[in-house]
Amino acid sequence: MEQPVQTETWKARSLEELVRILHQIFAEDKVSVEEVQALMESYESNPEEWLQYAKFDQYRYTRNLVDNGNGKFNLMILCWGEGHGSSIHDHTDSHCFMKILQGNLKETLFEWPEKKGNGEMTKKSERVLRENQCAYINDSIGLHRVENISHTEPAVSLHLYSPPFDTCNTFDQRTGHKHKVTMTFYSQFGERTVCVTHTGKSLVTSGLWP
Ligand SMILES: N[C@@H](CS(=O)O)C(=O)O
Ligand SMILES: [Fe+2]
Repeated sequence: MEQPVQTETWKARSLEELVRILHQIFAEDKVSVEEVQALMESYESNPEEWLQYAKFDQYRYTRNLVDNGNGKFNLMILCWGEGHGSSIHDHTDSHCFMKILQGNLKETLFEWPEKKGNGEMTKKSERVLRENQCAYINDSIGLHRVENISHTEPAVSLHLYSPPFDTCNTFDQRTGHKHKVTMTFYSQFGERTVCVTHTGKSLVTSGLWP
C-alpha cells in the first residue's frame, strides 16, 4: 500500500455503500492506507445496517464475517461483551483497520519482545477508541491488545484486514513468549458457523482470547 499523489475523499452513507466503495478501492493495484481509514471513518454507524452480523457470546469476543472482499480483504464485525478482550497479538504482516460501531474499546500497544527475551513486555501507549473512530495497525507499528473495559456497555467494531489471514501470534505479557493460533468465524454473512475438524471435533475457538 502506498500514498497516491491525491487522496480521494469518499463518504460512505451506509454499510452497503462502504462495502461497495471498498471493493472499488481494493480493485486497484495500489491502495492508500489513509484513504481506507478516512472512508471507514466516514461511515456513521447505523445499528439497523449491521445488527444482523452482531452475534455475541456470553464469555468471549466473537468474529463475524461480513464480506470477503474478493480475496483482497476480509471485513468483519467483532462483538465485545462487558469486560471481553483479546490477548496481545500481531497481524501477520497484514494491514488492520478497526472502526468502532458501538461503545468504546481500549487499545494498548506493545513493543515486539526481544528475540531471546524472557521478561515483561514493554507497553508503548494506550488509548480509548470511541464510536465511529477508525484506528490502524500493522506489525511495524507493534503489537496490541483490545479490550471493552466497560462493565455496563457492550461494544461492536468493524475490522478490515488486507490481505486476509487466519493465523497470527499471541504473546504472553509476562514472558514475551509467542504462540501461533488459528482464528475462526463465529458467523459468516449473518449465519452462525460451527467449525468441525476432520476428526469431527468441534472447534470452540473464534478469537484471540486471553
Ligand atoms: N485482531 C483481532 C481483533 S483485535 O483485538 O484487534 C482479531 O482479528 O481477532
Ligand atoms: Fe488486532
